[in-house]
This record gives sequence, structure tokens and C-alpha cells, in this order.
Amino acid sequence: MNELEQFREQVAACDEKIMEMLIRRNQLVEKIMDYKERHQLPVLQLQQEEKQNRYWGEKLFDNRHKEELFAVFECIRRNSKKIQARRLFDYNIVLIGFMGVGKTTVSGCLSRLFALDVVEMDQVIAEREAMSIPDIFAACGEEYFRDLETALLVELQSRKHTVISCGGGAALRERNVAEMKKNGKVVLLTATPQTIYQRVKDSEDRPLLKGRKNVEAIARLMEERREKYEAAADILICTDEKSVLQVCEELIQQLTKEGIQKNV
Ligand SMILES: Nc1ncnc2c1ncn2[C@@H]1O[C@H](COP(=O)(O)OP(=O)(O)O)[C@@H](O)[C@H]1O
Ligand SMILES: O=C(O)C1=C[C@@H](OP(=O)(O)O)[C@@H](O)[C@H](O)C1
Ligand SMILES: [Mg+2]
Repeated sequence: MNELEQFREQVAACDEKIMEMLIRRNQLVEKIMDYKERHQLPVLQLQQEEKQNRYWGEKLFDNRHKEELFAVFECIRRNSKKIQARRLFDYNIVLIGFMGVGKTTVSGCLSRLFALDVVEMDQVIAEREAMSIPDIFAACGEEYFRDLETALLVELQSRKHTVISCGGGAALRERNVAEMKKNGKVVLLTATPQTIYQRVKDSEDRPLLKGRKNVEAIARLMEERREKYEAAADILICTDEKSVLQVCEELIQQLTKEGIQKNV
């Protein structure tokens, strides 16, 4: 055997070991989940991730392939999160609620925590129409926009393990709620009008608040919508005075409670 072939054999032996270790690692991830479930421990334990980052940062700091090694480790960790998420949520997580409650922000955070895909409905619609949401409203009207939402919700039924961040008005149509529930658990995020005002006051992205961006008008519109939002929700999370991470933790905790856990 020439030298090149010998090296190739050694690389193949390394791959064999790496794969064996990855299989073992995945089994341990499952065991950790069993343990957390049995002892009712929170699913998210971010300090563990920080500990790993510190450890490998120090250990690899002068390695020539530090970046590449980190990228592989990140990929391994992402896959662990996926394994975890697939077991926890056998469905889509559909976020609804008034403008500014944090649907988009919470989706991003959930996606990082569990390596879930995100569909930001407004963004998909704006891209497909090649127009911003305010422009769609101005050019084609609200009904047209709501029809696009309905069509997209139907399309998303073929997915699983996806966070669907709805536009604030999507849950107001009965038909939309029925489509959401076919593949997902509907999570209603709430906040007081004062909180909403603070969060949206500097943004121009919400045509329905144009010319009425004040606490009173927000409170009125919120009250008009409240009944429909609440009727659509499988769970409700209040976001006032909570960080985005706290909101995610509460959401996971509620979703993984018995009964909500599986899509039954
Ligand atoms: N829990 C929170 N605490 C503080 N600010 C938040 C929180 N959730 C969202 N925000 C902020 O509020 C604004 C609106 O959030 P966004 O996710 O766009 O809401 P939505 O998609 O429901 O309209 C953003 O600037 C975001 O950073
Ligand atoms: O509440 C609504 O009717 C709307 C909310 C907006 O999304 P966000 O809730 O993400 O702001 C956007 O879809 C559109 O302006 C209509
Ligand atoms: Mg949004």
C-alpha cells in the first residue's frame, strides 16, 4: 500500500470513530431529555451552552483550525437541538397577537434555541408581492392582504417543526385559525397598550397604526380584537416586563406540559 492509501485508511478510521461518537452523543442527548422530563427540569439550560463555549474557546485558542473546529462543534450542537425539538414539538408553533407583542422577535429567539425553521408571514408575503406591507395595504387594500395570509397558512400545513410568525391580523379570520390549528399549536402573546406603544412608537412598518399611534387608539383596537385572539389561542403568554428569553422559556414550559405536548 502506498503512503497516500495509508493516509486515506487512517482518515477512514477517524471517520469511523467520529461517527461512533456522534451516535453515542445523540443517545446521551436523548437520555438528558428523559432525565429532565422525569425530574421536571426546564428544557432550556443556556448556562450549559455558555460553559461549552468557554471550555472550547480556551482549549482551542491557539489551534490553527480553530474556526473550522468551532463550526463543526456548532453544527453538532445545532443537530442536538434539532433532535430535542423534534421530540418536544411534533407540530408547528404558530405565534399570534397584536402588533408589537413580539411575534417576530420571539420567533427568532426560538429558532436559535431549538434550531427550528421560521416563517415570517409578513416577510414571505412582501417578498412574493415584491412590495412592503404598507404598500400592499395602500395599493390593494386589507382584504387582498388577508387573502394572501389565508393562502400562505394553507401552504404551511405541509410543514412541521416550524415557527410561524403571523402578522397581527391573521388570527382575526376564522378560516385562518382553522388552518393554523391543522398543523400547529397557537400561542397568543399579549402586552398592555402602554407596552405596545413603547415598542412600536418609532416604527413605520404598521399601516393600521398610521395616524393613531397612541395608547388610547392601541387600547381600542386591541379590545376590538381581544375576543378573537383569545378564542384562537391554545396557550397565552403575557410579555409585559419579560425579556424575550423569559417569554421563550415560559412558552416552552407551557407547550411541553402534558396534553399540549403532542399534536392530539
Ligand atoms: N419581551 C420584549 N421585551 C422588550 N422588547 C421587546 C420584547 N419583545 C419584542 N420587543 C421589541 O418590540 C418591538 C416589536 O417586536 P416585534 O417582534 O416586531 O413584534 P410583532 O412581530 O409582534 O409586531 C421590537 O423592537 C422588539 O425588539
Ligand atoms: O395587526 C395587523 O393587522 C397587522 C400586523 C402587522 O404585523 P405585526 O403584528 O408583525 O406588526 C402586519 O401584518 C400588518 O401591518 C397588519
Ligand atoms: Mg412581526
